[in-house]
Amino acid sequence: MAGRIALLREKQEAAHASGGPEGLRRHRESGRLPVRERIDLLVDRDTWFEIGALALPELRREKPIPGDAVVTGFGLLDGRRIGVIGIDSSVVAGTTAPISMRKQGRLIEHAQRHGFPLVLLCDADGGRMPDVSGWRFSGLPLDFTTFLKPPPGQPVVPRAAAVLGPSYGDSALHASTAHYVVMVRSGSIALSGPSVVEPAIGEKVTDSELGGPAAATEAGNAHLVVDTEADAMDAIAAFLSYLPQNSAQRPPVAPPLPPGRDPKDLEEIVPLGTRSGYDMRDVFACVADEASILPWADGWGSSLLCALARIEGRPVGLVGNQPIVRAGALDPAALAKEKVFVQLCDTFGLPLVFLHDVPGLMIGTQAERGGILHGYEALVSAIAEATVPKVGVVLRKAYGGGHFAMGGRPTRPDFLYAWPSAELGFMAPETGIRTIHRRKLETVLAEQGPEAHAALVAELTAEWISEAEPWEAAAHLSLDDVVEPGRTREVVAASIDIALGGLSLGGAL
Ligand SMILES: CC(=O)SCCNC(=O)CCNC(=O)[C@H](O)C(C)(C)COP(=O)(O)OP(=O)(O)OC[C@H]1O[C@@H](n2cnc3c(N)ncnc32)[C@H](O)[C@@H]1OP(=O)(O)O
Repeated sequence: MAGRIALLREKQEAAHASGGPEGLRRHRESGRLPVRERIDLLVDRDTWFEIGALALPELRREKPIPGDAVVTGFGLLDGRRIGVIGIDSSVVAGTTAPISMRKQGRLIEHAQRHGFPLVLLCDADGGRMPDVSGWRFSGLPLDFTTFLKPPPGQPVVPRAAAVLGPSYGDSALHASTAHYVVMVRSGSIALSGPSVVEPAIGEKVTDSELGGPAAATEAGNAHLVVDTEADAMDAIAAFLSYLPQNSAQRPPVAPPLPPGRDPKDLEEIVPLGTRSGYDMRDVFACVADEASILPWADGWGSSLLCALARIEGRPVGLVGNQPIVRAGALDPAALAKEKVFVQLCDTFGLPLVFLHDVPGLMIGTQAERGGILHGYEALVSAIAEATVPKVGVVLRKAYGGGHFAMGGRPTRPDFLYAWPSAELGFMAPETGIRTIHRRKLETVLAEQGPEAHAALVAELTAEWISEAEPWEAAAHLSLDDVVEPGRTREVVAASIDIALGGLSLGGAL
């Protein structure tokens, strides 16, 4: 037995050698940490439990490929179980071959079957050749039903990914299955890397141009960019802290905290004039518990902000228009982002809070070619189908399709409120009067001159705005109430509590 144990230890040591001294030196020199050091940064001390370490590729080479270039196992993160897949890019560029695919598939199956989050540490990768090419390709043990989605009847588990280097092929696909992707500033993520892109389509491009932070956040491939790998692990821990272990459980409730900013400040933050800008993040701070806001994909469709937050300790999803970006108009990217966020919150039981200040949907050729019609339909359906509590507050304006895209009445919100300053209607006043009074305005301009034209515009606008005020909407119960700005947080918190069936705050969920 002593001899067999010695042999096991020898094999274990080889398995932990990663790319060997030379591979690890090159890896560190590129500013990246070895995969097991990454895992140490992620999981609670002394909780790492690895499986599959002795895996080896089917197709052996002269140089060893320990673990088949991937590390898999389990740990605790802030005391809760997670599964981890860490690509070991110090070995053959972390490439994927049949055994490493099986290894990853086993981890995914464990996480799904036993119901805990999956964390993916992505770096380098792509299919290993010739292991996956030629006749071998058709026999790959790829199971897209486990790779992409839980099998029918099993709850969904949260997936979070960290992009820690140039991540292509399988690494990038892993990240694209994740509910949250954080990347380091030096990382990149794309379907194929520059060394494949140039020979294939003749485009000469750098890693950073192709999938660096600017490209990745604009496309929604990464939700947050951080400086260091340690920051990336902290961001993953923060993200998972809002979510239950799986979609069959309730989200964890934290001790209630006061808001980050006095809700009374809302009276000053949001200007009365509908054309003045302000930062919706200031509104979030007045509504959410202090230090509880985690921005989600600010760089994607940035005229809309999404964030995970807590209100009186309860995790929620905040959705707000951002008036300082294209006046908060919703373009195809903003609609696509909102849909994914709404589905994330709906999957994991987080109530949705919509803070409306929206001039409408983006119109014109660019928006049409960007698929705004499909995007709008998909979003409005996702909001209508969401079964978590939905609470909306119209702060300033909510026009037309923009209002519905923010959880307006037809999408069946549980509660819908407005501030006394709110305007609601089918179209913004300036656009509306120019549409329906076009001929009359042209005649007045031609026959009576610009002053008379301006006076008529002002008169028609005032008439339109008076119709758009919240009083009639409240009188017809299109709104549940008109509330003072300073009461927004308290009204939202009470509405969520009622919509959850009165489960007491911080109680046993
Ligand atoms: C659907 C899909 O999978 S599409 C994906 C297509 N794949 C890609 O786009 C990835 C293309 N590859 C790359 O861009 C780069 O190789 C990276 C970014 C992954 C890694 O770059 P680097 O860290 O500089 O590593 P480098 O390219 O030097 O490779 C390291 C070693 O792995 C080997 N290697 C790299 N890629 C592969 C591969 N696909 N198959 C087999 N071996 C490979 C290299 O030959 C090299 O071996 P050596 O040390 O014996 O010379």
